[in-house]
Amino acid sequence: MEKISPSSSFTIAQPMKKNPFVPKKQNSFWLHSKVLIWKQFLVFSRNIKSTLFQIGTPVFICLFLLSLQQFATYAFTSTIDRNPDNISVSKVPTCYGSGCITIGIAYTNDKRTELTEFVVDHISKAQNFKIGKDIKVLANTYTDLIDYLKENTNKTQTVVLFCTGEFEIPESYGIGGTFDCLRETPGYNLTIYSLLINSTITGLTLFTGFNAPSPVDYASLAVKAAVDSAIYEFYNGDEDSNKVFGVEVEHFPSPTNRFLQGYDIVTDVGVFYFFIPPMVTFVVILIEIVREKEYRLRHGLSMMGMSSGPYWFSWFVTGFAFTFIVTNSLIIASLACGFGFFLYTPYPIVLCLFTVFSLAMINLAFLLSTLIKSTKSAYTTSYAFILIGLVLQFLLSNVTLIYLLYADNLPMWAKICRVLLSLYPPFNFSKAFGDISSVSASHYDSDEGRWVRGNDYPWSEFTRTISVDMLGTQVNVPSTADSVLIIIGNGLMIALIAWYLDHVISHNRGTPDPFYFFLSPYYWGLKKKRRLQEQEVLSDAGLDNEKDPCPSMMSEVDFTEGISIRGLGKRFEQYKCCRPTTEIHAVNDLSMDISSRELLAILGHNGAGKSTLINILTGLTKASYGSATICGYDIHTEMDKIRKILGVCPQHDILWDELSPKEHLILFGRIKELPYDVVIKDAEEKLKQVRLEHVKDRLVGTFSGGMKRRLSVAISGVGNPKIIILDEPTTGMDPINRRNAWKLIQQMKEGRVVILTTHSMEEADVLSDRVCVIVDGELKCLGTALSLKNNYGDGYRITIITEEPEELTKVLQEEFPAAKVIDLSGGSLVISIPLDRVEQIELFFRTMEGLEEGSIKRVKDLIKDWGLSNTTLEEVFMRVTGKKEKV
Ligand SMILES: Nc1ncnc2c1ncn2[C@@H]1O[C@H](COP(=O)(O)OP(=O)(O)OP(=O)(O)O)[C@@H](O)[C@H]1O
Repeated sequence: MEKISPSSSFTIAQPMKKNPFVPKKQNSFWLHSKVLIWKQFLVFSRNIKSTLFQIGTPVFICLFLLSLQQFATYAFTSTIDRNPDNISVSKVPTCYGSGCITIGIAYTNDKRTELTEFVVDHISKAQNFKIGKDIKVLANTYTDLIDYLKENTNKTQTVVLFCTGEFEIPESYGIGGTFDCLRETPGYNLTIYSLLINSTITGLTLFTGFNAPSPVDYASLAVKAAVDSAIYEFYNGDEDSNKVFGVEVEHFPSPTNRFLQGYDIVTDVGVFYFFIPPMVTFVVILIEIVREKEYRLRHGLSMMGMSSGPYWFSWFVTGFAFTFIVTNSLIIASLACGFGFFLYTPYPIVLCLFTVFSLAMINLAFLLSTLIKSTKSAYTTSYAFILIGLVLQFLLSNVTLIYLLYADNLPMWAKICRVLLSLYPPFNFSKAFGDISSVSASHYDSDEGRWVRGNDYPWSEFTRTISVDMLGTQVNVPSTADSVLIIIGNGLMIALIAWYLDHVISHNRGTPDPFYFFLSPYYWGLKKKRRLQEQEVLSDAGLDNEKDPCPSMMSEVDFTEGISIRGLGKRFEQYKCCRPTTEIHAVNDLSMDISSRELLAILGHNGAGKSTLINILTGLTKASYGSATICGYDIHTEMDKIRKILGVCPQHDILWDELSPKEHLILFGRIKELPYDVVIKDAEEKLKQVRLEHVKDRLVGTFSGGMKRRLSVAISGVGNPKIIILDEPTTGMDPINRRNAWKLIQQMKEGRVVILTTHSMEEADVLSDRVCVIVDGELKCLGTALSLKNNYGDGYRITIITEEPEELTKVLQEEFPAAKVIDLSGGSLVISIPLDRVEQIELFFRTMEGLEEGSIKRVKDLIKDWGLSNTTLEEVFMRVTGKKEKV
């Protein structure tokens, strides 16, 4: 196979050392942060619906609250009720239950006998009650009355007790003590009686309106009116006059809805609704970070040299920007709606409260994103979080309930609850919101029993310890400023946990740190790691050159320029019910060297372990054992340095649908710390090389698979990395674009180490300096394509068309003893001639040209047509991978 020579129209910058565009020393943290913020700005500005939804949420909420407020104001508008309903209380309601007595009469003084008889008679006539059934004399002593009531429980609705003087009730009656009904005032001829009301069987009346007295009051009034009428007649009137006193009940003329007048929706439920805008930002940030993780976009950035610090910082800045916009949108909309909370509270205090709370929630989003792997789980988690958050928020809307938690005399469990709740930012937010709204917004004043207008919120109030009277006890509550500080503390604590989890959970950064990483002085840069020497790498892996079981796999490489792999392995454990069941040995004790200026093609069947090897070398997967160095840097400890000199085209495209190819190249170029003008020039050039210059400003989301692949190949060369790793770079490309990609790869390999995995034997043949074949994670062979063909191939092969294949086979075996029959089917015969017997090829040529005499001439007579070819790499591959028996 003829190798494609680099075309003069393609230019590529030299590797880092000789690169004229070597970046000036810059602060990578700020540079990376800036470019990531720029990237996030582009992504969000192109996800316009989601961004507008985020910014518009506060406006919707304010409009919703305003309509609720309008409705409440309309419903609770106060009017003076000048003519309240009056209820006539003349008819004594009859009691419930069979055999019950509506009015029972008792007296404790014989002098009263005459009066009581008159009363019974009068009421029975006036109320149309049957004597002995509805009205009855029950007793003439108090003790008899109690005996009667004890024996006839719930049988009498009202007892009218006429009595004079004071008398003892014996202890045996259970109630004991002195009963006094002597209240005759000297000078007045008063008749005193007591009404004993049994509310259990009191007959209910369907009263009209809210102004009606309670049924018990109603019954008392009616009985009193009836008894008084009778007494009046007894003393003054005529027994048969049937005159009665009528009673009517009526409220004072007063404002209606007095308790709801001045109601403020923001004070009442504001904390519930204003919780939503920061939560929308929380959800958007959480989902976007998890999406970058799931689609390996973060890994892509890391592989190209971005560290975690700028990554999180850029997200924090993005979150801050959203918070600022969303909070101001909320404030402006609330001011426009005339909500007292916002009108009378200084702007910096409102801004500070909402910003601090929103940032704490963004940190919570960071924390959750370190635990969640997929966007689907991120959606589920965030919805669950919002739902639970809203329920809690509903409970926390009542600031009095929060204040109650600060009382001194609470049981221990309640104090623990308060401490736990104060770790939850929305709790502190609700408290601070309640503190402010109970001053600046209209609020319910329990002393006055009505809603009072809010006042300007003074700055001094912000730092003042709040003291409230709760059921007669003074409760001291932390100041609003303290609550804001606690929210800041919550945010910092959450960020710290997120930072820790990000380091120790493997799916976050590829290679996880040990759980004690923060104790290492190397982590903080207090100690510098010593560069490994070659011999150390070898002995780390339990190998050295003398003991090397497969010396051909390790060539003489410059340790600081190429790649050395020693005894590298990766085992994956598969879990079922949290227990490891099977173990996959994806890479098995692999050792080899790749020198600089060499392109190594790695061949292997599906699942052979090629991608795993590449993932280990790029730091996405941690090796289970063994070691490797890239340009002298240890993959276990110096991945940060390796990534600065690494360009990767991963197996799955790591691209943002919302960015254009040009923006991708600028993004990665800036991550490689190239100056902006160089990045722009390089981007244009690379887009030409992969034939994407005509779509350089189109969004990648609209690209075909092959176009994305070409862009990925172009990205791998950004920043002139010393090492380029290409994992199946031409998959999905059409033949023309594949050849263009090959040209690009050939130029890339000038002066660098390139590792390429592929399933295309032609690609390996065309591009590689050396080829290695991996089978089930083990390195089976390594060498130039030609040497592998020589070692593993069948030599030259001759394909012959004949009409007498059996006869020809016999003759060939006699005349060419080195030839081996590979295939005999139909009229075609394929024989191979080993490389060490190449003189037999010459003999075959001469025979076919008629230059040989003797019995050998029979060969020419039996052959109709023939052709000669070399062993292909595919055959080598089939043989090495065990798919084809050696002939
Ligand atoms: N995260 C993982 N967990 C469990 N097993 C894995 C994991 N990643 C890879 N493997 C297993 O390791 C083996 C090697 O996989 P790898 O992706 O490296 O193969 P490959 O040679 O790249 O295959 P292909 O050519 O199909 O891409 C496979 O059996 C695969 O199932």
